[in-house]
Amino acid sequence: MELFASSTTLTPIPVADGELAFLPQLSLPWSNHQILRRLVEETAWRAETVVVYGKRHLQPRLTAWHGDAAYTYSGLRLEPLPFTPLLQAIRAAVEEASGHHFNSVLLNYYRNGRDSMGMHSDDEPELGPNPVIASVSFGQARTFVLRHKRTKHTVKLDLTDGSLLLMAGALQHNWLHGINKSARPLGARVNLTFRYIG
Ligand SMILES: O=C(O)CCC(=O)C(=O)O
Ligand SMILES: [Fe+2]
Repeated sequence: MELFASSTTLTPIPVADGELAFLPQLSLPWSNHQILRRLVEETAWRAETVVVYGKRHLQPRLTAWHGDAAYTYSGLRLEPLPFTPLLQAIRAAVEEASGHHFNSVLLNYYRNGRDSMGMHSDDEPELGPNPVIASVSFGQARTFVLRHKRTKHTVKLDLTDGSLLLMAGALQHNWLHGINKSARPLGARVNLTFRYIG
């Protein structure tokens, strides 16, 4: 019996009105550090301008969109790049761990503690009625904040290097999520959110 075998299965995190599950380390063919370095170096990162309340802003992070279909959010239309062999390998690991299929991935590069993502739900119609989103993180651990839309109840999760967070069920209807800025100096982090665009 392997008492200390590292877990390869997602553990549910009980929350009201949605489904969340976490796996501390996704099983991958390379080290987390190697993957982070390759993602930073090989991705065609873009600084996107978004329109929020009628005002143009540069997003406080870099992004890239890979997959079969264009994606529209915050008045931004992202034309997809094809899946690279590295992204295909990460997707295979995510599909194996989660039992779900994904045809697109949004990459977010948080260069330091000043990079962030505002509170939002991933509830665009093309994601289907109950979006299943698999979020994989490499590099600097950042705090993922979830806030229930009605009760304002807040849940904070540490998204550590190599981890997988699965969001499913009614989560996107009932909760917002985001990544706050940090006053402390923080290192680089790349997050990948795998999605299924119907
Ligand atoms: O960086 C993260 O952990 C969050 C990413 C996210 O919410 C998104 O890509 O929609
Ligand atoms: Fe999101």
